[in-house]
Amino acid sequence: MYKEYVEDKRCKAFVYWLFVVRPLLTLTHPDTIKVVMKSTSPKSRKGAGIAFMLPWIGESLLVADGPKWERNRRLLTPAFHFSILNGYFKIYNDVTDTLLEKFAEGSKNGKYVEVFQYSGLATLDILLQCALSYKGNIQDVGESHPYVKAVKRMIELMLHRCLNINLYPEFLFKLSPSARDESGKGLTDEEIRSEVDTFMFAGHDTTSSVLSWSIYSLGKHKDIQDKVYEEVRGVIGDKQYVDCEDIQKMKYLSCFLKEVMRHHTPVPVISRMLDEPCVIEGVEIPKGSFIDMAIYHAHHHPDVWEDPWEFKPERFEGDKHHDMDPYSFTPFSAGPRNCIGQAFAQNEEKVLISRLVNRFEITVDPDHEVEHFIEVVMRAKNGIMACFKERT
Ligand code: HEM
Repeated sequence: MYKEYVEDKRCKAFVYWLFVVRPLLTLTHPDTIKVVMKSTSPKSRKGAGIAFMLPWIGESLLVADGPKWERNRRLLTPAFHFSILNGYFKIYNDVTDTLLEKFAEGSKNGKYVEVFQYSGLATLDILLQCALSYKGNIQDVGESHPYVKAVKRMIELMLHRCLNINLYPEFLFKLSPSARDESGKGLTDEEIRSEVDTFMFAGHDTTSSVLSWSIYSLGKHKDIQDKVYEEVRGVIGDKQYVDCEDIQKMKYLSCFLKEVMRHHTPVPVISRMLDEPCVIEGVEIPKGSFIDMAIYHAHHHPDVWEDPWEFKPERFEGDKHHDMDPYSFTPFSAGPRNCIGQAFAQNEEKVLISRLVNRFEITVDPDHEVEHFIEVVMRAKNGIMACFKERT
């Protein structure tokens, strides 16, 4: 669809018929995306997607609307204050220590390892320690860990249901005590459970996707890897720990990470249902319409990005992209429903990537074809095979 509607016809929006019965307006350009992203249009409860997530994550921030969403967003925002996030660097580094050992072990004798699997365990390990103070030895126990199995199974079941129309019919423990609404009430136990499950869902596969595509991009572009390495080396040298001051000095790494999130768009599409009519490109779209904001398409729209399919971190250097529409680049969405975990995620990624590149020279298997595969997050069709060689 990208080729026909975005690359050839340069559409900013097109209609797609879902299972032939339901029209779905797909927005593919910042001009159209921003109309809906700026609003608080609710998440659709009909059909696939949110409705199938509810049994797991409940009425949490990700899916709630209206006053319930406003209240929870207000109560949860302090949990993502930078002073709290700074306390997580030790966990990021500890988890990275284990991950580096896993990669070193897997790459013995120049073997390639499948990256998504390791990244997923590492990012889950981080979240479980940060959100629940739970040290489950996740990376060692691996896929057979009961929590890992449960999260994997929940996602599989949700996807299975989404794809089969027949089946249609201790951020919190650190929350400030002032996290109470006007009536003095904080989150109930049930609400806390929902929010924690949501962080696991929203913050695990997303960060693992970014880590995996970062490894791929480093391995694929040796010149870019060298540039990231030079910068990281200059900042941390032989230090085996990266803190928040270090990452602020890594400007090129920041551009690299942005380009990973543009090119490989970890959350490729987000959906809404209009609760009031709106005008998109001069056309009135009625209340009740289903809308998909195709962030992946907007990140590759040829009228927005020069050489959209080339991987060029330099496009984010200095103030080059500051003249662009802020809705051109929205890996974390934008507007009132933007990602509450974005600073957490970026700190985590920067620690993981800088330490990886400081220790290893990364290559990807030239004979293994890598192709984008859109699930809830961006995956690779047959995985990513990389080799991690100790730098001398
Ligand atoms: C690189 C990693 C991440 C990416 C790319 C990402 C992306 C996004 C996007 C695109 C949305 C909007 C979803 C929608 O409108 O339907 C979102 C919302 C959200 N994200 Fe993230 N996310 C990431 C990491 C995290 C982490 C680490 C957490 C929590 C620990 C988190 C928690 C949430 C929550 C709770 C929402 C709902 C916010 C609201 O509606 O008020 N995310 N994220």
